[in-house]
Order: sequence, then C-alpha cells, then structure tokens
Amino acid sequence: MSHVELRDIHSMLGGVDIIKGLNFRFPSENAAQDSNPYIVLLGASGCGKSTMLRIIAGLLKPDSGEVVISGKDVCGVPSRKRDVSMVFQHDALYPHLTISQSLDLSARRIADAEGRKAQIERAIELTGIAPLLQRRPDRLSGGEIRRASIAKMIARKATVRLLDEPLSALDGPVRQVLARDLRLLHDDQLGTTIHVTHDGNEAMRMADAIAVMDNGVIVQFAPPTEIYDRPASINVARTIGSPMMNFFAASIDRDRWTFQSPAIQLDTGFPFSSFRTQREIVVGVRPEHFEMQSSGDAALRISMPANEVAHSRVSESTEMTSLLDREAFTAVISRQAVASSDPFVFSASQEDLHFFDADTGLRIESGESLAR
Ligand SMILES: Nc1ncnc2c1ncn2[C@@H]1O[C@H](COP(=O)(O)OP(=O)(O)OP(=O)(O)O)[C@@H](O)[C@H]1O
Repeated sequence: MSHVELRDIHSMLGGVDIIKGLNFRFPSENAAQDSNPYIVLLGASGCGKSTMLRIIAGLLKPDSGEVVISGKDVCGVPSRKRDVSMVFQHDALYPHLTISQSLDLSARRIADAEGRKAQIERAIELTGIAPLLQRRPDRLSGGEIRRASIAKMIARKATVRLLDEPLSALDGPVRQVLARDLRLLHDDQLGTTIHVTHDGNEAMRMADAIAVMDNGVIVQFAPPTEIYDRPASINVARTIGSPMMNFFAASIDRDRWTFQSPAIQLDTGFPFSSFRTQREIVVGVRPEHFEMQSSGDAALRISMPANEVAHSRVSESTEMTSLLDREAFTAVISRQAVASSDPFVFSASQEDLHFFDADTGLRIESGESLAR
C-alpha cells in the first residue's frame, strides 16, 4: 500500500508562511481497514492546498520537513523520479504535442515496451479519449482537456495520484460524469488518490476521507459524515454543507444564555453543567436541521415576522432567508412543512446544535466543562 507522509513541513512563499508545520499521513493509521481510500483535501481558497500537492509531487522544495512516500524519504528525489503523477488546476498538457504524443511521454518511465503500450491503451479506454488522440490541446474543449490530462496521469502509472481541482470550471453534466469516472478509476487501481477542492459538496460526494486544511495545516481528517456531524471548528463547519451552517453569537453566564439577537431562545440547563465565569460561545445550526412545526422537544427557537423572510424554491424544499441581527439566516424547510403562521417560528433539536468557543473557533463537546 502507498502512504504519503508529511513530517513538520514548513514553506514560505513570497515572504509569507504558507505551510506552517504540517504533519500528516495519508491514509491515516486508523484507516487501516480501508487500505485504498479516496482522499479529498478540502479548504478555502488560498489556504495552501495546491502548495501541499506541489510539495508532495516534488515541484516545490519545502523550507524544512520531510516528505515520505511508501516509506522512503523523497526530499532529494526530483519530481520526475517520484512515484507520483499530478493533474494540475491549470492544465499542463504540452501545447506543441498531440494528446497521443503526450501520453507516450508520460508513460516513458514504464521500462518494458509491452507494459507501456498496455498502460497507454488502458488510459485511453478509461477516459474515452480515443477520438482526440491526434489533436493538440488548443483544439480541445475544457472538459476534453481535463480528460486528456487524466489520461496522461493514468499513463504514468504512479501509485500516488494528485488531482488539483480536477472538476473546476466544468459544466454540470460533464462534471458529474468525470466525478464518477475519477472514482471508478481510483477503485480500479492500487494506490492513493488525493483530490483537492474547495467545494464541500464535491468532497462529500467523492471522498472516503476528507482532510480539511485551514491556514496551512490539516485541522480534521475523518470520513465525510463525521466532518458533517461533528466539525472540529467553525472554519471546518463552513467548508461542508450548502447553504452554509448558521452561526449565532451568545454569552453564557452561570445558567443564563444571552444571544446577540433577541429573536433566539435556547432552553437552559444543557448541555454543559459546569462553568464559573461568563464565556462567549457560537451556536451553529445547519439550515436543513430547522423545522417550522415544532415537535415540542425543540432546544433552540427563532421567531421572526413572516414579512421579513424571503422564500425561494429549491427542488422539493424551500430555502427561507432573512437577516438576524445583521447576519444572514437560512433555513431549508421541506415544501409541505412550510407553515403559514406569523411570526414564523423555526426550531432545532438539541442533537442538531453545534457549540464552538467564540475566541478559538474550536468545537466544544456536549458534556464538556465550560469552566475556564
Ligand atoms: N509562488 C508564489 N509566490 C508567492 N505566493 C504564493 C506563490 N504560490 C502561492 N502563493 C500564495 O500562497 C497561498 C496558498 O496558495 P495555494 O495555491 O496553495 O492555495 P490553495 O488553497 O490551493 O488555493 P485555491 O483553492 O485558490 O487554488 C496563497 O495566498 C497564494 O497567493
């Protein structure tokens, strides 16, 4: 099995610390039962995702730290000799070569001629690019260029495959087909795939495990459902879910919760029992976890005049948006459950509330002491 391990990587670009002591192992040790996971590296624009891929590929030398691939320290090994292939965000097909010539060039590291030919045929078949082989990149559409780049990656037959935003700038249907093909391709081959995106939906759909990057470090590495259910911080919570999680600022003082917006009410007495001084908290609720017809055991309620709430239909749901204390508020309610009352009352149950420390942004587990 191929592992990629990054040990205390630091990288400064243009005088700014971009990667700040990154320690990571793909797949993680506790992923041993799934030896071939499809990993998605997710994070906001500019957080250092492409920089990290370039360091793994050997295209950028870190200022310090070690890169270990399949147990070998590859820091002194040039890119072309690493067992790694990469699909770039801005494509790197050779402009003066036909796609067929590009594939030949990529496969040249396969020593035996028969194996080389077989791998090229496999790349063509898996990506369906046979009709494009004699063309140069300037005569291809964006989607075709992406397929040709992926074919080039397969032709190289590396055990570590790095994909930098492979689906960006493609339209809906092409995107869906390519997403499915990338997964099939991975499932068909041995090795590790690391797919970079800033699209949380793409990560949820495609990944076996998501590594969330924030400000030059990995802040959570877990299966998609765990990242959705128990995000480790406000920033992680923002990366998954569309529309984004709502965040409400509150203070807790002994057993009294005070929200910045008086429209919000929270049942007191839970889920924290021990605290001494006032503490600033952020309460998070995903839009799809609000209900309009309260089931009675609601822990959080928001009431607002019906004429302040805008509705827009999204498939079988209605997205309801408003401003709460100058912050955007969104609830996604199934069409049949939209109430006609005034004021509207949105409610959420206790298991759907997330609590974060307002200063650090980190998740506070239910039952955890709030004492400082
Ligand atoms: N060669 C460079 N010189 C100076 N700064 C750079 C260089 N390359 C990248 N950066 C900066 O480093 C930061 C991280 O860039 P990187 O491309 O790794 O981000 P990213 O997470 O992949 O973003 P995106 O999702 O927008 O592609 C950005 O602020 C970028 O402007």
